[in-house]
Amino acid sequence: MTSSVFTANALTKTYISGEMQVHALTNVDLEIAEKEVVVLLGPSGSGKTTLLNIMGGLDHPTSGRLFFRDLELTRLDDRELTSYRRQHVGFVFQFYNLVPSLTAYENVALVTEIADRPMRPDEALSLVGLEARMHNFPAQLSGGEQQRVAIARAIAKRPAVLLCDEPTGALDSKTGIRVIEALLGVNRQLGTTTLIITHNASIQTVADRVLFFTDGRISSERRNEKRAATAELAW
Ligand SMILES: Nc1ncnc2c1ncn2[C@@H]1O[C@H](COP(=O)(O)OP(=O)(O)OP(=O)(O)O)[C@@H](O)[C@H]1O
Repeated sequence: MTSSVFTANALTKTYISGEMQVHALTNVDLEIAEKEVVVLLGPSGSGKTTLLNIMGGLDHPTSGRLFFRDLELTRLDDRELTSYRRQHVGFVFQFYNLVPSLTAYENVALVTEIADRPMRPDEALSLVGLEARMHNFPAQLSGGEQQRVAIARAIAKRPAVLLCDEPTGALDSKTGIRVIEALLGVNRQLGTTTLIITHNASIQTVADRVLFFTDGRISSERRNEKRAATAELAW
């Protein structure tokens, strides 16, 4: 048994569009430990989303190998990848994609109805500090609160990993910090391994590790001795 959640060896993704080849990822080697919080930083087009999508079973690499614990994702067909994703992966995106005609509670319940051993929607919502607003509709919630509903929806099925692509991208600093707090709270309480893509360099201080991307490669990484408290965050 390995204690890594993900192990990537020489992951490469090349897109062909017409005559052009785009090297989105080139020979990425990576280990992510159980319960780790990892921030992915790098310029636009450096390959962060491509890597997250492959880890989440949304896309296939062109070559290389990727393991989720002992399961080799790069050997799975689309049906098996869908089952991996349903069971183990929660996604949080920049835009919350909540159903406007359903309350916060009902938005989370949509997922708990199809999961194996989900938490109750009110439990998931209280983990992100929204128990008092659970009967509100998305339009009655701030952007940050809607993002916290999206986080509750993503974690209600108790996924092993939470993959977040620019979760604070659409938020001002105060609500963005509250969203980061919610992600870290889930990590502390459920042990969910959490990867966060961001363009906001301030967020790197709350991670265990920061990966810097350049031109489809991890050009450097840094381990934080200690995660900064979210109270120290500002941008
Ligand atoms: N479906 C696709 N077809 C062709 N090229 C693509 C496709 N998806 C991504 N790319 C290209 O692959 C490269 C890496 O893109 P990716 O979205 O992974 O970067 P990123 O670091 O997440 O960027 P951003 O911070 O802007 O989201 C870019 O050059 C992008 O244009």
